[in-house]
Amino acid sequence: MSDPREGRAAEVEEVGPHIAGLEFRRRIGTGGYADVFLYRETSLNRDVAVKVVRETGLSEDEATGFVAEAHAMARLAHPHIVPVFAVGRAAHGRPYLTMPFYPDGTLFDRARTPLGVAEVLKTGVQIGSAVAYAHGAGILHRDIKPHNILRNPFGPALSDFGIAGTIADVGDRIIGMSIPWSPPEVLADSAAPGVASDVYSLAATLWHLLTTRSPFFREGDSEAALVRRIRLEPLPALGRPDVPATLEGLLRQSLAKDPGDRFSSMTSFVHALQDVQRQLHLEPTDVVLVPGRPPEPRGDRGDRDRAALAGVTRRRADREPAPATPDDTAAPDPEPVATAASGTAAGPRTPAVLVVLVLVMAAVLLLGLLMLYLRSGGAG
Ligand SMILES: Nc1ncnc2c1ncn2[C@@H]1O[C@H](COP(=O)(O)OP(=O)(O)OP(=O)(O)O)[C@@H](O)[C@H]1O
Repeated sequence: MSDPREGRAAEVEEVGPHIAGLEFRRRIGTGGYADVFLYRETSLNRDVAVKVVRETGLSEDEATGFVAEAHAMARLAHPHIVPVFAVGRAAHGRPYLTMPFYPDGTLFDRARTPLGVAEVLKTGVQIGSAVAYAHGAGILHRDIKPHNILRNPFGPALSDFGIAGTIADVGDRIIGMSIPWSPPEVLADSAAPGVASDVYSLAATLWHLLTTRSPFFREGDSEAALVRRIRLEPLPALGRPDVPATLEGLLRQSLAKDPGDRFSSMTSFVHALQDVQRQLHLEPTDVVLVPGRPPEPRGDRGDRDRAALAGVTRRRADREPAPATPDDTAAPDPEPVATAASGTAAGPRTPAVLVVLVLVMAAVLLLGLLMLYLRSGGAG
């Protein structure tokens, strides 16, 4: 099995649907339930990539989840997360989202030959910091893999944020989950996906970049055999003598079968990668600090987003008991987005604080005026 998407060619759509304001150019790629097309955005005269769910791709509930999660993803502003420009529905209610077009392709394309240790460490810190930031916002990725990391001159950018998390099994096809980089607990459905599942998938991705294949890949394997090995067999040797033992060791720890044996947060995984950089006398890659927090959605639309996201969370609650909570703060923890569990509402306190502030200032001003008046009265 060289690529999990083999055999889906028959489903692929070659021509994108009509979307107002966009001119179809060509198909760029294909995923489990959607195709990605290049369009020209006529008003701004720029290329955009548009991911369109296939007509047979998702149920109406899942399509609503796709849109809700795209709204959540649009609130994540990070230099290593692909931004969302717009989300909408094409003909027949097919959801789509538009994003920047990355002409250099993905890290899956890049990893046809092994990447150097320094580049892998840098990529790990950059993508890890993006995931840590999202964890702080209460969003798990759930589908980190080389195909979902797009390349641009400013560094790698992670796409499909959270969208995979809304998508459950469709009939007997498992979608929104990419077996070669998926953790054993998710494949066995024995534990809810959590922070440790994202740690596993990022480690499997870095392993892939070092070796050109996912950790348990074997040529000609069936999906079932691959799943069995990921779940039950010990990790093979990395087989790269130039990779320091510390790096192989921390990848092995992150690829532990038991989620409890992995790094407990994405931030601690990122710090461990930086330690290897220091050990190799490489400049540690900055953990990107994002000032502020993802903006809360406003008005009716925001309420609908929150409700939809809460619905999605509820739907998956049996598999996802705890929201993501990194245990330290190299990437700042933005205000969590509202979920069924948290029901976060940051806004209502702000006006009350303002009123108190204004009242205190007015009282101080009045007191000052009174003292001036009394003083001038005494002098006179
Ligand atoms: N913004 C983009 N710019 C350029 N190419 C892209 C962009 N987004 C996706 N692609 C290409 O389209 C392919 C399919 O992307 P898509 O997100 O649909 O699938 P996937 O992530 O591989 O699978 P799945 O979404 O089912 O997990 C990617 O592998 C990539 O080659």
